[in-house]
This record gives sequence, structure tokens and C-alpha cells, in this order.
Amino acid sequence: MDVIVRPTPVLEGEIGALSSKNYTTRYLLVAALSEGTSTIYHPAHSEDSDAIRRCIRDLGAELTEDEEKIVIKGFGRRPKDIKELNVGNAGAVLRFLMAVASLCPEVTFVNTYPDSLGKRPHDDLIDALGQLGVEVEHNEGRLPITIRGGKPKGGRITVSGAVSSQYLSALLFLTPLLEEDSEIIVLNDLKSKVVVGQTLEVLEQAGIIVHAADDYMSFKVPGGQSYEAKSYTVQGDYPGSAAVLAAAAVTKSDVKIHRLAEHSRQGERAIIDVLRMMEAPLTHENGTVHVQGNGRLKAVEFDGDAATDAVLAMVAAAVFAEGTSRFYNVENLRYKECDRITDYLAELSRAGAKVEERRDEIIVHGTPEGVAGGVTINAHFDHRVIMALTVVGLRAAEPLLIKDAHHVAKSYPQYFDHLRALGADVEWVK
Ligand SMILES: O=C(O)C1=C[C@@H](OP(=O)(O)O)[C@@H](O)[C@H](O)C1
Ligand SMILES: C=C(OP(=O)(O)O)C(=O)O
Repeated sequence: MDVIVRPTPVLEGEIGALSSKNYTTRYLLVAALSEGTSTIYHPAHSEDSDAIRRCIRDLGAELTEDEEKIVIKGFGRRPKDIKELNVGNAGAVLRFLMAVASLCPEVTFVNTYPDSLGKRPHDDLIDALGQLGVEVEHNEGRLPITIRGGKPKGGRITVSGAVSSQYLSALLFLTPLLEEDSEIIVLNDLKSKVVVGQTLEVLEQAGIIVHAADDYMSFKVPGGQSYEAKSYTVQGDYPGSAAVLAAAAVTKSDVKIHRLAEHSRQGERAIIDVLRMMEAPLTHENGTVHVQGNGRLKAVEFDGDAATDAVLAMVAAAVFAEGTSRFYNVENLRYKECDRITDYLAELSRAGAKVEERRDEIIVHGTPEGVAGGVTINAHFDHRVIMALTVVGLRAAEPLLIKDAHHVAKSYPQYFDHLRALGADVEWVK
């Protein structure tokens, strides 16, 4: 399915934020790793959340769902002996479950998105699992991947954090269940460090003890722990909402998004600070962000690693700012659903934006007068590319046709409905 995005000068109205993708993944995982019955209120509904539901069910968890919650009876440290798992296109789900699968005799993760997740590297996690005594068969660090585990040992584990924080999070979820104590040492660098804070927060809520160094570069994890069964409530999602907020900032708008907690550990809440630095008129009170955009924005410089999943939306806003913006420390955007530097900038350029790439930076020469549009956009299987190009399309002179825009459902299936509710001229076409 494709989407046509037509120029839309004004956005008005109120929406409730979608539920957080990262917290939904984590709560479903810790509920599955507990032996009791947990309840998760307001889980996200998306392809990635379907993927983890499907996989934990395959691994032996029992799930009952209604409108507002999922009740989960977990499998604890004894997942079912299954042969195959399909995580769809969900990177975090794959990495976390690769660690969990090391409690099983033999599981193969299949490759259903060869042009997206199928291209992403997992070598650093494969290497760390090897140190636990787990045998991993793989296709040059990529899917399909077979994990032969059974009884992983703890001890001293090193893992590189230079490509993704998900490898470290995966080890943090697994090691409390091992018999031995573990010490995890992060090598090189740790990208998306803030997301590790979400992992630690959820582990603590699940009754797990982890001793983390302040810089998150080393961890002591006592073995022989059990996940407690709990009730969890999923907060609103900043990465997805960042795109709607960017849309409000580039138009004349009066838009409110509810359910965005001021004190969240989601790094992507930096969208609020970045839009403020760009001089977009907005307030954030009692969980509601209120943008009263006038379409006028100033350029910004920002360390994108602090808000990795909101950078594309920030860049889309910067396309219409006065001056040159720079988003630095973003090399790991290259290892996401597509190469979010080269591929994304190619589509922005096609739409008429003036952008430049460096190995680890995105430079945007703002064009407050707007961009030409009138072209077809390749979505590169990437929900965040789709959302960000939609923002650009709202202020293009001619409509954008976004091919295969249905991939937005990876994290935010209701994105176009939400935009339409705010008055955006967006339409699904076959
Ligand atoms: O741990 C997680 O749930 C995530 C970590 C981040 O990935 P990286 O650590 O690879 O940057 C983020 O981009 C992704 O959407 C979700
Ligand atoms: C990169 C993302 O997800 P994942 O790594 O979980 O596929 C994302 O949601 O933008």
C-alpha cells in the first residue's frame, strides 16, 4: 500500500500518544521470563509488538488479551523446546530473544525480511553468547541464525556497544537467570546508552538486581534470580510522537498530544527540547505537549545518539528551518531498518531538501520557502523514513507518493489516521 501526502498548511486537534514500543517489548519479555502471571496495561499494538507476542507464545507463555491489557503466564527459565522463531522485522525482539533462546536446545531465527532485518549485523551479540558457551550458527553475523544453548554459563562477558545497545540489553535480561554470577564489560563505546536505562528500569520493576556502573560500561549481575510476576502500565511513545510533533512544528498548527510523561526515561523526549531550541512555540504540562506552530523554525545542532529513534523526525523539521542544522554522533542510524543516513537522505534529496551526509552526521541546509516534492519516495522498509517523509510532504509544493507506506505498521499503524484526525491531507492508495 502506498500513501499520497498532499501539501497541508494547517494542523489542528488532539490525539493520545501511541503506547511505547520499547516498554511494550520489555514488559512482555520480563512477564514471559517470570513463572507467575503478569498483567500489562495499554501495550502497543503494532507489527513489532505482534512479533514478540507470537514468539513468547511459541516459547511457552500463555497470553490472554482484551482491549486494555494482556495477561501473561510466563515460562520462567524453562522456555519450550521449539525449533523456529519468526521475529518479523523487529530488531530489539530478535536480539533479546537470541539471548533467551540460549536456554533452549536449538532454535532457528528465520529471515523473513531479507532486505531490512536480514541485512542488520548481530556479530557482537553472537560473540558474547559464544562466551557463555552457546553455539551460534549464522550467515556472516546475519539471519538466519541458529542458537544451540541449553545451559549457558555466566562469568566474565565482554560485549561491544559500538553498533547497538540491544546486545547489552539482551545479556542483561538473560544473565539474572543463569546459575553463576555474571560480570558484563562493555567494550569500545556504548551507542543508544539511554535505552539501557529503560532496560534497567524494567529489570528493577521485575524484581531483578543488577549493579550498574554509572557510565553503564560494566555490570555485576547476581545469578540464580527469578523474575517476579507484576502489573505494568506502558507509557506513551516518544519516537512515534516525535514525527507528529515535527509535523505540527512545520505547519501552522494547534495540536495537542496527550500521554507523554515529562519524566520519562525515553531519550526521544528530547524532541521537545530540540523543537524548543528551533523556537517552535510549545508547552509540555501534565503529560500533554501543545504545539502552536507558525511554521517558522531556526536551525539546530544536536547529539542524535541521545534520541536515536527521533532523529529522522528532527531532521524533517530542520528541512524547513532557517540556517544549517547538524545532527552528529549518529553513525548507528546506518544499522537500522535501512541505512538511515544514506537511504534517508537520498529520499529527502529526491523530495527537494538540501542535505549532506558524513559517516556519522546529517547536515541539513534549511529551506524555509519549502521543497518541490512531486516525486515518488522509496520507504526502504523503514517506518521512521515513512513518518519523516510524510512530515516533509506536508510542506512540499507538490504531493509526495510514499511507496509501501504500510511498513509504518512496524511501530505506528495508526500514524496516518492520527495525522488525518489533525487535518493532514494523506490518503492510502493501492
Ligand atoms: O533496546 C531497544 O528496544 C531499542 C534500542 C535502540 O536500538 P540501538 O541500540 O540499536 O540504537 C532503538 O533504536 C530501537 O528502536 C529500540
Ligand atoms: C530501530 C528500530 O527498531 P528495532 O531496532 O527494534 O528494529 C526503531 O524502532 O526505529
